[in-house]
Amino acid sequence: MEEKIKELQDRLNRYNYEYHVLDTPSVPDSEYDRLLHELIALEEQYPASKTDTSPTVRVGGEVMSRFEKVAHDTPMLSLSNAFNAEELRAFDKRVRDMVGEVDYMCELKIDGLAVSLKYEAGRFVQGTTRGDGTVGENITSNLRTIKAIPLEIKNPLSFEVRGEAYMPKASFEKLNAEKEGKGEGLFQNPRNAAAGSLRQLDPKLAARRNLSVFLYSVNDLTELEAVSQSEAMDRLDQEGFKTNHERRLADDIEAVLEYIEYWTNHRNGLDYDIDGIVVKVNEISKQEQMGFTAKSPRWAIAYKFPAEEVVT
Ligand SMILES: NC(=O)c1cc2c(N)ncc(C(N)=O)c2s1
Repeated sequence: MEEKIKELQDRLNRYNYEYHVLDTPSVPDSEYDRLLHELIALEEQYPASKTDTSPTVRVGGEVMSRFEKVAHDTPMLSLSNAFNAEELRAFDKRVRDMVGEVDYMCELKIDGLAVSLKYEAGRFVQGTTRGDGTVGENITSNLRTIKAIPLEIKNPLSFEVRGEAYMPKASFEKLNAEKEGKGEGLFQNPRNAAAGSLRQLDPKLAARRNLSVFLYSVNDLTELEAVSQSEAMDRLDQEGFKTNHERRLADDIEAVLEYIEYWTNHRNGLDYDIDGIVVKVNEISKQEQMGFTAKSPRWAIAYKFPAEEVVT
């Protein structure tokens, strides 16, 4: 019977991956729910088979009194900002003066909550907030409820992967409508709603908030055998992580400016909020040559969209 349970666990984890990472479900929700309830019943009969990578244990039991503090293995730094083309060109000149010609990786800057996910031998073991960049909060039980976060990845890799947890715009509108119906205070924007949801001490509440995640960096690229940001992202895809596929390689700063122009005009069509574009030197060896200031990487910059004037 253990075989049957393992097969069901793997099958439901795959359905989660198809639905929440690929956005291409292969079975209707009704089939997923039917199989999940069958698995819950079987695991109750055979509790030993209820491992912590089973899809039934995404929503943990205990309500916490507070989040424990966790020191990051490597600090979660912030990005320096650019607000116009001139500042981006100045960044490009600094880069080329230091490391010569480069390719740039352009990525959407997700307006959510930065999180760090630790995997050991391919299993999700700990998730934390950015906190002050050096020490974050352990919100593992809340992050486990995000179905886009794999509880187990394809290969038994051990590394830390970082990204942004976010609430899709549609979920934000729905949550605020529910709160309004109950006369509760509303969230100002999806970012605050995501942060508020991950600060819930009861994982059952976080589980209902339909959060998602985009992962965008890895602390130890040797495990992934990636020599560029572009390759690292493709390897994260292969391992079963959710990354943002609007990313583009640009062979010079003019192509970066075109990418920024495009998303300045099209970001309202996305089903999640972005507040800018992150531009990174693509080759890892050149990132390492450039290193970091006390606060930020020298090899990356965040172009920030002009604050949208609020139509009152
Ligand atoms: N503070 C940071 O280092 C970053 C913050 C973000 C963000 N909010 N969204 C996307 C990326 C990315 N694609 O690299 C980064 S990097």
